[in-house]
Amino acid sequence: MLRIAVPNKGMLSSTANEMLVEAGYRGRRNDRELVALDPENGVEFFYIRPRDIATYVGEGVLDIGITGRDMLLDSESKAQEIRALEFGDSTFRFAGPPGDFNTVEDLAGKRVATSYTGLLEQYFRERGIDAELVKLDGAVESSIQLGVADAVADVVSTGNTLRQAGLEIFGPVILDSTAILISTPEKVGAAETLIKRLEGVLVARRYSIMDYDIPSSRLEDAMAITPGFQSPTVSPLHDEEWVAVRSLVPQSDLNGTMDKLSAIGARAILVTALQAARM
Ligand SMILES: Nc1ncnc2c1ncn2[C@@H]1O[C@H](COP(=O)(O)OP(=O)(O)OP(=O)(O)O)[C@@H](O)[C@H]1O
Ligand SMILES: O=P(O)(O)OC[C@H]1O[C@H](OP(=O)(O)OP(=O)(O)O)[C@H](O)[C@@H]1O
Ligand SMILES: [Mg+2]
Repeated sequence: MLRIAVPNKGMLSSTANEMLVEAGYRGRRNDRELVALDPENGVEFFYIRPRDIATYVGEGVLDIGITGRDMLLDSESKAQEIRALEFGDSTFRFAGPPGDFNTVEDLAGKRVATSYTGLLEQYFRERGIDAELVKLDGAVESSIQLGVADAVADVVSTGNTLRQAGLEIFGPVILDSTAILISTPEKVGAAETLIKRLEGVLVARRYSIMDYDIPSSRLEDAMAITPGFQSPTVSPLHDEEWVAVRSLVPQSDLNGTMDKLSAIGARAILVTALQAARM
């Protein structure tokens, strides 16, 4: 039985659960549920705090988990990133009162509040900066106003929380974070089906199927516009001067792709949503 760790609350929990449901697993039935058996799929889900997931997976008690890259790096876990899951994007940044800091070196001798002391200790150690870390559980943006810190290091998405606290970002991006699958080399093999299913969900979310007819003489140009994943399907048509093409295309620029195909003579361009995929 594969044991999977899923965030029980916070920014990643609902999307992580939705992805698992799309991948054919039993979802979490209510937000108090801590363990759920999915015997049809041979898996058991453990709903735990996102911050603790790297610990359980790193110890080998749970086989695979979904957490944030920042949380994995903040932990001392042996777990490794298997792949990004294309949600929960954020950056990890320094911020302070406007004008107080320009560079990270300005933090020497200052107090920096964060929930990610593991990550920050390593960051300062690597750069030889001697700053004092103030460990807080959350809402670190208030720490400066409350007088316990001079600067903060925290997760930034829209930047609204920092703006509301009257703080300004400074220094380079500490980390680009996103939701990831984590596991250990000993356990990752057993999770192959789960990984493949989740990759299928990502493909279905990212791609659509595009069908079109094109004069055979323009086929090579069309292949350059819609190269597909491996190689598009090309079928003969009754009119031998034309062929039909079916290819996977990124959803991000469907209309741009259709414009380009149309400009080289493609006709009857049809786009169909992908419901599921296994690559
Ligand atoms: N506003 C956000 N946008 C995108 N990702 C975010 C945001 N806030 C947090 N995250 C990411 O979500 C993951 C879990 O953080 P989250 O804030 O949900 O957990 P937490 O701080 O332990 O829980 P809580 O905030 O409920 O106490 C982290 O990897 C973090 O980078
Ligand atoms: O840039 P924004 O879009 O405003 O998002 C960033 C905020 O989101 C998270 O807070 P969360 O709600 O998880 O609270 P927490 O600080 O208590 O973890 C994070 O800690 C930031 O405070
Ligand atoms: Mg949080």
